[in-house]
Amino acid sequence: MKLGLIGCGKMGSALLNGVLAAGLVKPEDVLICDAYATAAMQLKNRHPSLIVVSDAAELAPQADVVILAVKPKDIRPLLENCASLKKSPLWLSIAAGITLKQLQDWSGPKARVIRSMPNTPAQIGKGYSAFAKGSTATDSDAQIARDLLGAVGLVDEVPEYLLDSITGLSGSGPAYVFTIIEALADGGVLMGLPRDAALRAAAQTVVGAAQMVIDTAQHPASLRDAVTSPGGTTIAGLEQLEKHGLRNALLQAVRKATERSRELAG
Ligand SMILES: NC(=O)C1=CN([C@@H]2O[C@H](COP(=O)(O)OP(=O)(O)OC[C@H]3O[C@@H](n4cnc5c(N)ncnc54)[C@H](O)[C@@H]3O)[C@@H](O)[C@H]2O)C=CC1
Ligand SMILES: O=C(O)[C@@H]1CCC=N1
Repeated sequence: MKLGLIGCGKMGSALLNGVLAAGLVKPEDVLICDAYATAAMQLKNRHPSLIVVSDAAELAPQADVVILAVKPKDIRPLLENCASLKKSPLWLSIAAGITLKQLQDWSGPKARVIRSMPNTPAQIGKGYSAFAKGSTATDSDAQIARDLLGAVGLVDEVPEYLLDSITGLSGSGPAYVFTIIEALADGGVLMGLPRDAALRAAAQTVVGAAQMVIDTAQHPASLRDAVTSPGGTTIAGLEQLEKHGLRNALLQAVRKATERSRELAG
């Protein structure tokens, strides 16, 4: 399979690094391009066998599958510019908010399109992605999306209407969790811990707690109860989280980000 990547920014690079690290495709079978030449060269420096081409119109006819990793506003001109090419690849968009109908309208009625939402932990093989396929895409196209996104983490096929909520939760979610880790570490520093130790403790606590939710399949509230001794330290801390609205802050963050994803469709 010849893979193409259009847009070698934060997310395109994260995905491609993850896919290459998983060994799903060889770098010599991957074509990349970016409007900003330095971005493509940074990826090329890391994986010298990657093939750098000048633009999407040159890349698309040479690839079987193309990951579209440009900003939502750049998707329409790019696809419309490629719509008349003789050979069309399977388009795998990761753009927030851009709908299957828009992808289909802009790339032409025969084009096969998939809309997905991965997240940056894909870079280290710990991503979460969801995707939905367009009406002309086949089951084997869906399998390709599952393989590519699955090479960099967990993946689910979902009905398209869920993808904005997925964007608000797991697409944007790493940023929420990084903020939580930073704030936990600040708390440790406030209470006298050296910065390095505080960050290490905070990050590993988040990893460990998340892994317990996945491995035990217990409800988070039940796992939390097991940490919380009567009259102990944890309940004193939890009281402050409730008082300062952490739970509601996260809920509203997912709500606003979901609404923003819906707005991005224009
Ligand atoms: N950053 C994140 O955590 C996530 C982002 N996304 C989606 O991924 C997409 C890319 O986001 P980022 O990587 O954060 O943005 P970015 O700005 O880091 O990368 C976008 C790249 O596309 C390039 N570009 C723009 N127009 C182009 C064109 N016509 N041809 C070739 N390259 C072009 C830009 O020069 C830039 O390097 C967006 O649509 C975003 O909604 C999806 C999931 C997570
Ligand atoms: O902030 C954004 O719009 C992108 C989409 C999901 C994560 N980052």
